[in-house]
Formats: sequence, structure tokens, C-alpha cells
Amino acid sequence: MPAIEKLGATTRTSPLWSADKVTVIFVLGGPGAGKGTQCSKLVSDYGFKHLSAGDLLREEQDRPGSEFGEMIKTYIKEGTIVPMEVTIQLLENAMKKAMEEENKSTFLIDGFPRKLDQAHAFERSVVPSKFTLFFDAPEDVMLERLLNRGKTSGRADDNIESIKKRFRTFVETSMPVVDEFESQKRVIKVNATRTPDEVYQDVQTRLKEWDIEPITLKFVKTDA
Ligand SMILES: Nc1ncnc2c1ncn2[C@@H]1O[C@H](COP(=O)(O)OP(=O)(O)O)[C@@H](O)[C@H]1O
Ligand SMILES: O=c1ccn([C@@H]2O[C@H](COP(=O)(O)OP(=O)(O)O)[C@@H](O)[C@H]2O)c(=O)[nH]1
Ligand SMILES: [Mg+2]
Repeated sequence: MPAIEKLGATTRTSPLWSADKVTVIFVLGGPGAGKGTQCSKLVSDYGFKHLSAGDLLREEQDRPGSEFGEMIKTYIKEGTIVPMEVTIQLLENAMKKAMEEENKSTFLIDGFPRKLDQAHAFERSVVPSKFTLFFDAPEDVMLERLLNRGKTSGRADDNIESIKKRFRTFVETSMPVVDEFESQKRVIKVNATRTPDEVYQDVQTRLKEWDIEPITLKFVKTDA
């Protein structure tokens, strides 16, 4: 990736893609709400392309020669939001790749936008989103899940100090994004406290309301 001041994605004044051609569903919720878990289920049944902003940032952080690696590491550990130019460029690059190589046009963008400036910049310069799937869970539930995930995740931010900071960022910085989309009637809010399968049942019912159905494999009987 080029130097940060050359990152072009956010400097455009009109979207790169139209919402008729490219469908984006944002997936939001506090840390540990179960975004990644639900996205995996959706990928197998609906054929969406799943892009986790956090995964893309961790990949860039670990890429040999990345000039953003150290910066990303600090932001993630502190639970703060990496400057949007980097995240949006990574997302745009990954979307392009999935369109070209996998012929994908519907994206689940997980853990993004976590700040209003990102939401506005992405919709202005990349593509307007269709709606946001919001996973709602109280902090005590999310805390328990994250501490449990931390036993095996190897993530630098699945520890109590970082988790507290992430909860604060979520309330102060990320919830305003959900509130703004909500005021535009573009949020599907799901109670994420139940089992993964129960949550997923609810997600599927709510997606139907937006005319989004699972891929049905049609088995055609032949004589062979
Ligand atoms: N509905 C659920 N009930 C219990 N544990 C869950 C549920 N959904 C996810 N988990 C577990 O909680 C942790 C956080 O889930 P994850 O999908 O990584 O959340 P997020 O991406 O929102 O941080 C993981 O260890 C996952 O296995
Ligand atoms: O758009 C984004 C998404 C993630 N992050 C950073 O990446 C971390 C981990 O995000 P991820 O979505 O992987 O965490 P999760 O919510 O799944 O636990 C966040 O706390 C932020 O520091 C960011 O800066 N911008
Ligand atoms: Mg996640």
C-alpha cells in the first residue's frame, strides 16, 4: 500500500460503485457480540463475501514491509479506531479482489463502520450500504465471551485492560453510527444473548423482511 497521504479511496466525491450493482450489509455490535460467528453462518447459506475490517487490519499489521503495521498495533491494543483512510482502502482493495476473482457482489462488512467519519466517507466514496445488521448484547455477556475467546485467540486485545477500553470506544464512538442508521430506518437489530443458532434463526427471519433469501441449490433429476 502507498503512503497514507496517497491513499485515494476516501478522496473521491462520488461512489466507486452503485448500490444497484454492489450490495453492502454492515455488521455491527459490541466487541464479543458474535459478529464473526454470525457472518460465518451467513456466508455458507447466502453466498455473501465476508470482510472483517479487524481481520484486514491485523493482516496489514503483519504484512512484512507495511508502513502502517506499528500504528495499527497500537490502535488495536488501545481499542481505538485506526484512521479511516487505511481501513477504507483495505476494504476497497478486498472488495475489488473478491469481485474480480470470485465474482462476488454482495458483501458483509463486519466490524465497520465504527465511527461516523468512516460511515460517511465509505458511503460517499465507495458504495452506499443497504442496511446494518446490529447484534445487541450487554457488556457482562460480551465480557465473558471475550475472556473465553482470549484463551485461544492469541489476540492482543482479548485481555481485560484492552476490553474495557474497547467497550468505552464502542459506547462513545461506535454507537452513534448505529443511532444514525437507525434514524434512517436502515438497522436490523437482533438480540445476541441467546445461543448462536437461536440468534441465527432470528437473523434469517429478519433478512427475509428485506427480501434476502438463502441460496437454494436445485437438484435436477436426470436419467443418467
Ligand atoms: N451466541 C453466542 N453465545 C455464546 N458464545 C458466542 C455466541 N456467539 C459467539 N460466541 C463466542 O463468543 C466469542 C466472540 O464471538 P465473535 O463472533 O468473535 O464476536 P465479535 O466478532 O462480535 O467480536 C467467540 O469465542 C465465539 O465463539
Ligand atoms: O473499522 C475498524 C474495525 C476495527 N478496528 C480496530 O480493530 C480492533 C478489532 O476489531 P474486530 O472487529 O476484529 O473486533 P471484534 O469486535 O470482532 O472483537 C478494534 O478494536 C479497533 O481497534 C478499527 O480501528 N477500525
Ligand atoms: Mg469479530
